[in-house]
Order: sequence, then C-alpha cells, then structure tokens
Amino acid sequence: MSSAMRRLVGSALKNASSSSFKTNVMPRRFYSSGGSPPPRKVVVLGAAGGIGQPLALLMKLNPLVSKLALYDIAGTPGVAADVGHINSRAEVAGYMGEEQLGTALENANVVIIPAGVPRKPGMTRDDLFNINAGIVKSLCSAIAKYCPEAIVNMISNPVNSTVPIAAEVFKKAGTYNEKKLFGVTTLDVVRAKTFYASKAGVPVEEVDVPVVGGHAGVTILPLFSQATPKPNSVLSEEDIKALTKRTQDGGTEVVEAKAGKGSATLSMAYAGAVFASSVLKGLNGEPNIVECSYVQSNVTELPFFASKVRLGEKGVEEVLGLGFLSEYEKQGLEGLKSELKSSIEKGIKSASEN
Ligand SMILES: NC(=O)C1=CN([C@@H]2O[C@H](COP(=O)(O)OP(=O)(O)OC[C@H]3O[C@@H](n4cnc5c(N)ncnc54)[C@H](O)[C@@H]3O)[C@@H](O)[C@H]2O)C=CC1
Ligand SMILES: O=C([O-])CC(=O)C(=O)O
Repeated sequence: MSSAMRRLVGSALKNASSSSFKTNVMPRRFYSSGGSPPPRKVVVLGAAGGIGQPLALLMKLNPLVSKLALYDIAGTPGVAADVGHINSRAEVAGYMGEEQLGTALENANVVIIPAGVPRKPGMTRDDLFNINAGIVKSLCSAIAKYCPEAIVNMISNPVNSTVPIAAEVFKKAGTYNEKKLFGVTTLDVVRAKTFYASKAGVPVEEVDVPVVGGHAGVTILPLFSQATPKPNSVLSEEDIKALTKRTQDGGTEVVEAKAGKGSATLSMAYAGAVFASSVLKGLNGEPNIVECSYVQSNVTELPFFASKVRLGEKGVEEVLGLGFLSEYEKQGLEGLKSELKSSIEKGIKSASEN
C-alpha cells in the first residue's frame, strides 16, 4: 500500500470517531519516547471471520499498534500472512486453535472480540445467545488467565448480554475491572451519523450524534435532539421517528440485504477500528477522547448502559451523563429499560450457571 493510501485510511479513521472526530491525532512531540507512540499490542479474537479480517486490516494500518495478534479456531495463518505484508508499523502474528490462545493473548493491551455466529434473516440478536455465550465465556476465561490487565472491546452479539457475561467471568476469576470492559456500540453511532447527515443535509464528516442504551432493537436510542450540526430546516417529528427506527433496525437492514450470508462486517470492522483507535489514544494519554460505549454504569438504574464515555490511560475515565433529552427520547429511554434489564440478567444468570 502506498503511503498516500495509508494516509487516506488513517485520516478517515481519525476524522470518524464519534465524539472526538474534531480531536487531531497527537503530534509526534506529544510522545515522550522520542516521538513514537508507545508500543501497544492489540489482539483480535475471531480474526478470520467476516468482521475479523477487515478489522485486522484496519488495525494493521493504525500507527498506534506495534503488535497485532490474530487468533481464530481456523484460518488465521493465511490472514496473518496476507495482512502482515503491508508496510506499516504493526508486527503481525497468526494463532490458531486453543493451544495457541495463551500466546496470542500474552502482554495484550487491547483485546477485540468479534468471535461468534452472526444472524440470518428472521433471527434476533438474542437468538445468538446460546452459542455465542459459550464462546465469549471461554475466551474471557483465557483473557483473565493470560492478560488480566487488558482492555476488552466486545463485539460478539448479543452485546447487551455478552458484556455482562464477560464481567461475571472476570469477577469469578478475580480480575474484573469495570474500567476495562467495553461493549462496542460504535456501529450504531456510525449509522446514526450517516442517516442524520443525509436527512439534515449537513456534511457527514462533521456530524456528532450520541447513541445510548444498548445494542439491539429498541434498546438502541439515538439522541437526535443533541445532533450537531443543526439541520438547515428543523426536522419534523416524523423525520426523527423515521431516523430513530432506521438506526435501531440498521443491523436488520444489512442482515436482510445479505439474504443469509451474515450480518454487517465491513461497516462493523470500520466501527470496531474507530473505537479501538480511540481506546488506544486514551491509553496513550491523549485528552478528550469520547466515544459512546456499553459499560458498567450509574447513568440509569441498570448496571450496564451505553452512553458517552471519556477514555483515558486506565480505560474508562468517566461515564458521562445523558444530557438533554426530548420528550420522544425520554419515552424511548423508559421503553428500552425492561428489555435491556432482562438481557443483562440473562447474561449474568448464564455466566453463574457454569
Ligand atoms: N457489536 C456490533 O455492532 C456487531 C456485532 N456483530 C457480531 O459479531 C460476531 C461476528 O460476526 P461475523 O464476523 O460476521 O461472523 P463470522 O462467522 O464471519 O466470523 C466469526 C468468527 O469467529 C470465529 N470463532 C468462533 N468461535 C471461536 C472461538 N471460540 N474462538 C475464536 N474464534 C472463534 C469463527 O471461526 C469465525 O471466523 C457475531 O456475533 C455478530 O452478531 C456483528 C455486527 C455488528
Ligand atoms: O444486526 C446484527 O446482527 C449485527 C449487528 O449487531 C449490527 O449490524 O448492528
């Protein structure tokens, strides 16, 4: 890849993060170690999958990554050899099968988990629970053993339950740190920005829209009343309802369009790379890095909730509040709580059963 192409992708990632898109990447003088960002190892679990492969590509292009470990139950040597030929900073290694999982995870700073089965048309994310809960449990047990200090970005669905499952596994292992566990909801933000920009007639690269709640159906609550820049002419209530519905159904729109061949992979890889990049910036001490994420939270009475989060050197620096909500959004918030609560409880119960 030419350096021009790398610059293009790098600047797309830089410009795209949800709330921090206006924050420039730190100049090299920011880093005390002679101008280079510190070494950071990123691990992708499920790296040979539909999300894993393009995510591996995007992480290989990220100059904040010095080591990239690609793990899957099969197929990772090929992905690692392929991605590893790109002339960017990260050293790439592929790991395959359970016996190599420990080595893949050792010394990790950030572990990204897109391992598990995707939806087919007619399924809900919760229909993936049984199989993906088992996968997430075993991977999180290995994280607790081999890299208990790492930050974990959970992509595997149903995120509303897999994050509480991960928390329980870490609690049992005595390694739980609520500042280091994130459910990746960035794709909801990416979609909300895209749909809003098109309806409001504003430049998409300037748009900021928080999305709160969770990551399934009505639990996805975009706060268009807080969207910036403001539209040229005020959006009607019907417009806001349609934008909200499209954001909530964004995953299903892709599942149906793929007609049995899986769910969002490319946009998810992009969203996962944007979020991981922000986590790395936070770890490196860059100020004012804010992303929406599903984390342990006191914002509502629910123990896990997605909202804006300030990222820092220890992971979550501050879980930010909801800010102003329109009447419609207040109703949406009340309406999502029972489903989110039961998804959280289902995750906790399942983790405590084994
Ligand atoms: N959080 C979000 O916004 C989104 C989440 N997803 C979820 O991401 C997950 C992955 O989706 P795709 O990549 O499309 O699926 P995929 O089937 O293409 O890839 C999944 C990969 O996980 C691997 N895998 C299975 N068990 C594993 C284990 N024990 N250890 C390591 N790897 C394992 C498989 O071998 C496969 O390569 C699904 O659960 C999907 O619902 C998808 C889109 C958006
Ligand atoms: O809809 C799905 O199953 C995958 C997903 O989470 C998304 O695309 O938001």
